[in-house]
Amino acid sequence: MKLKVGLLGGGSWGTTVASLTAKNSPTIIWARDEEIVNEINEFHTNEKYLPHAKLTPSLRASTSIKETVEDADVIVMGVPSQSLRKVLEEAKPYIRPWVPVINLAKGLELNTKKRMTEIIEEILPENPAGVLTGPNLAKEIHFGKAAAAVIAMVDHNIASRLQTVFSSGLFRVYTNDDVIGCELGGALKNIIAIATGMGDGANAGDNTRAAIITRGLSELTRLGVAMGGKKSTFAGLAGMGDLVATCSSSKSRNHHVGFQLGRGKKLEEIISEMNEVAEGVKTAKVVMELAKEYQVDMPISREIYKVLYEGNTVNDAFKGLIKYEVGSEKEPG
Ligand SMILES: NC(=O)C1=CN([C@@H]2O[C@H](COP(=O)(O)OP(=O)(O)OC[C@H]3O[C@@H](n4cnc5c(N)ncnc54)[C@H](OP(=O)(O)O)[C@@H]3O)[C@@H](O)[C@H]2O)C=CC1
Ligand SMILES: O=C(CO)COP(=O)(O)O
Repeated sequence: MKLKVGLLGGGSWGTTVASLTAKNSPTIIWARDEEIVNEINEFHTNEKYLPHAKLTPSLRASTSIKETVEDADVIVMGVPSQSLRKVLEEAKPYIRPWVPVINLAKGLELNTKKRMTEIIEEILPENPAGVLTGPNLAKEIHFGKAAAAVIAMVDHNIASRLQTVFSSGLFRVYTNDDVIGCELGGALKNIIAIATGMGDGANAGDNTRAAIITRGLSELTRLGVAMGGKKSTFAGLAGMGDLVATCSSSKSRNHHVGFQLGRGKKLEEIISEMNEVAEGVKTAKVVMELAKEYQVDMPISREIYKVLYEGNTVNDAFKGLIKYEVGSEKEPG
């Protein structure tokens, strides 16, 4: 039997994933913008978020959350982190109790500091929650380039069943039972991508980028393990894999934000010129609070936070990191 998919969120990644699942399963995508919904239904395109991409013709779009989720056997959350709670609350009355809810967003909720699957479990305690994550730049996947992802769920049987819904051609989906580690890997790497982007924008060089990626992996692993993730997860697709892709790609929105900061642009100006989300900007705030709570040292994330929110310059961030005492590679810092 083919599982029916209801995906909430019509941006670049939501549309890409819906177009992939539509190859395997009947899929409806919800977007709040009627023009986008009509364009997907009539022309099988979403030019605002995926220019020049042809979507799977069987993909249907709707402006009705009810229509999208009421018959779905799998719900996929494709809206940015700060909107997930509101959209899921709206969908809640129509979602059947046993239906798995899979998060695509890579961020943490401001104020509550919660991961997205924690919010799903809070709103829908009876529904199994999971995350699809990994090195998955939408702008490559929608053109059919090979990529690997991870579906993380506590229940391996459900994850295996969903593997077949999301896997498609060159999009290879592995399973993992470490939901905390996979979800944190995706959220925390965005801050490090802002850091490498900043270095690239300021012409810091390839060695600097490699150092930031490697030491960045070390600090996000420290926090991730303190919060309950498995160390091995951060060496996998959801950790190192996503970190490398995002930190070294001009297609990444987080890298773009950093790059423009490195070129001397102001954050407000950069954000106002983008029509897509860069989750790392808000996640940096949450991560500073978590680092304090779990007493974990995160020097790169801290320097990025100071540039984003305390008026520090890119040069200040560079000096801050250089001043940091060098210890053993196995120790924090
Ligand atoms: N793009 C990528 O390569 C990848 C992205 N992700 C993650 O997926 C998540 C979504 O990203 P992505 O699709 O790229 O984001 P985009 O910025 O491309 O699109 C955001 C989408 O969410 C909608 N949206 C925003 N706020 C609300 C709201 N309050 N209520 C309803 N809809 C809302 C937007 O609608 P509208 O057009 O009406 O504003 C738009 O459809 C992010 O957390 C991102 O980190 C994960 C892997 C890859
Ligand atoms: O998470 C992503 C790739 O895996 C997308 O990164 P950006 O949000 O920085 O574009």
